[in-house]
Amino acid sequence: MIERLALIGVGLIGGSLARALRGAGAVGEIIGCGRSAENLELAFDLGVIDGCTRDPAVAVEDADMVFLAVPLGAVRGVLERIQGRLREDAVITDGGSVKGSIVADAAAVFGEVPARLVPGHPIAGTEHSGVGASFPELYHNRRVILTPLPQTDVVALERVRTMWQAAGAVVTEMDVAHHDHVLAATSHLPHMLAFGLVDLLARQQDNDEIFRYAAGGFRDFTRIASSNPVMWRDICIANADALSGMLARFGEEMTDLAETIRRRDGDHLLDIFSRAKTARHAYVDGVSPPKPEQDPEQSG
Ligand SMILES: NC(=O)C1=CN([C@@H]2O[C@H](COP(=O)(O)OP(=O)(O)OC[C@H]3O[C@@H](n4cnc5c(N)ncnc54)[C@H](O)[C@@H]3O)[C@@H](O)[C@H]2O)C=CC1
Ligand SMILES: O=C(O)C(=O)Cc1ccc(O)cc1
Repeated sequence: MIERLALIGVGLIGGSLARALRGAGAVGEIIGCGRSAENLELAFDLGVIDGCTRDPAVAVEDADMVFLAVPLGAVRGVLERIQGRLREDAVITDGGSVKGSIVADAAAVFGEVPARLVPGHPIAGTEHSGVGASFPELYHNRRVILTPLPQTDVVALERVRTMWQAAGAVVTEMDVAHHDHVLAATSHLPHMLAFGLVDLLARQQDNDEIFRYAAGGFRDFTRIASSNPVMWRDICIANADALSGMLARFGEEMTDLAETIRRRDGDHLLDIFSRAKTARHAYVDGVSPPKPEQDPEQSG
């Protein structure tokens, strides 16, 4: 049971956690902190928070759990503000999409990553932002990845695990750098493709016609291009190395695909599309995709 939860950032991610914990009877009081009075008022009216402040230092007073749910670029400033203002036994955790940057921000602010800081990431969300878009079922049966460090306090880790389980999530653990590599491929890269495609088409002279005749596939593929630009700018900067590497590999894939099409190499196209279809079926069915054949150049 959390006595007092300080929610720094009362948007989709923070608001949904608050609603889920309240629904589960797993939290006493929830204090919301944000920059916009309008969003905080809405959070209060919706019953998501019990009180609010615009100052993170005030929000964390007497809180036994602090959840950071702000864009990644705002994390360091929040940590600077709450430093020295936390209850001695307070656990700090977050929902940021990149974990290396949180660890680096905490080390820069506190001198070392505090033992009671447990970095986390719910693999659940939508393209919508703000507390109005939050809902209590967001984390039901969805994965939350915690990335504890060697110095992480085991009691703090268990408290964060229990909190997410109360919200309905399935909690797993991963190493920080591994998390950022995996998420660069599965989440950050697809968002870049959607943003890049829609921007490319929007910059065409005949863009009204392009969008008018787009079919369902375009809508499915580009839903995530409606996501919050500030949040995604911050994710890109926070995971710049892993994400730029994935984008370069994807660029090579597209160059190869263009060359294959130019050659009218139908057999190679069938190979690519059949492999992709099999892998996606496996993903949708929740089983591992077939392992790729060993590349003789890489196997030496
Ligand atoms: N949107 C999504 O689908 C997912 C987002 N995340 C991560 O969760 C975090 C929050 O994202 P969302 O809830 O979607 O964003 P959001 O835009 O819905 O909410 C963020 C809230 O933080 C507030 N805020 C911004 N700067 C602040 C500051 N300096 N001090 C206090 N409050 C501040 C904003 O006013 C806003 O209310 C991000 O770090 C994001 O990477 C993680 C998983 C999924
Ligand atoms: O809207 C979607 O499908 C998403 O993929 C949402 C999302 C955005 C960022 C994350 O770190 C995790 C999930």
